[in-house]
Amino acid sequence: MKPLVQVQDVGMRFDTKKGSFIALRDVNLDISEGEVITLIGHSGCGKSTLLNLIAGLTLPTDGGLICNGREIAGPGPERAVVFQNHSLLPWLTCFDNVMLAVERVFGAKEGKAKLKSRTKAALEMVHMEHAMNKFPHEISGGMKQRIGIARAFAMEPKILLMDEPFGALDALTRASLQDELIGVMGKTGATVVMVTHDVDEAVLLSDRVVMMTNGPAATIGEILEVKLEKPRDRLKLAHDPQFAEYRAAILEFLYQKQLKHAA
Ligand SMILES: Nc1ncnc2c1ncn2[C@@H]1O[C@H](COP(=O)(O)OP(=O)(O)OP(=O)(O)O)[C@@H](O)[C@H]1O
Repeated sequence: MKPLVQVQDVGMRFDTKKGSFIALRDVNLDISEGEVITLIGHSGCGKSTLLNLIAGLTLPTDGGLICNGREIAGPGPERAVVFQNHSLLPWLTCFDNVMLAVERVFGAKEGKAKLKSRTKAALEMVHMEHAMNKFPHEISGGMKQRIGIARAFAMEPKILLMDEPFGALDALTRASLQDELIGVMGKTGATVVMVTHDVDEAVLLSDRVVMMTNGPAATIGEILEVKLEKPRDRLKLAHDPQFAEYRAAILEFLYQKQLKHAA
């Protein structure tokens, strides 16, 4: 089967005041339908740059990217993005924030009732139906991220792109959102690419962990295949020797092979 996303010999060069800066070079990655991939690497190595390229928010200066057989030439509804800071519109209720995205994707061919029921279903999936009439400033950071995830899933994208979606949350909220995401991914069979700094999160959620070398001119250093059974249970995995091995492999890559000296 053809991969859903193909990243082919991708390089990214930024023109800055100090001249040209090569952020990425020779990045090659195939992502299959239903696969969950995390991108991990030291700060500034180019994880967000790679995610933005898949999102079509920026275009590569070398190579090309393909999604569903077509070249990625800009953003599209088949690639939904969840950012670290939720990016909800403050003047709309939670329901209307999700509804807006649903209308944009399905509004041309579906009636209001169907659009509303899609919106409600997405909010129910992340257990947020109780807050649907609240405004973003009336709910917690974790709840805002849940709404952001609901909005992305409601668009029924081919692929969900997440840039450190839980990065701004405390450890307990983060764990509960990871569990929520495991549940939603299990139900929908979603294809996900997620940037993270958290080694445990990478092992817990991924089919493959893509480990990036340090920049400038960063590339993929190693790819770790995580063969733990799904759905995964964080409590059981806390005592699983295989989990510990995967974790150690990532730590070794980050802190031995790609040791970053403090500036
Ligand atoms: N628009 C831009 N113009 C110039 N340089 C950029 C631009 N965007 C990113 N860079 C540089 O490219 C490199 C990679 O940045 P990127 O944000 O992708 O890293 P990252 O791995 O996501 O970092 P972090 O983990 O800290 O979020 C960095 O050195 C950054 O300064």
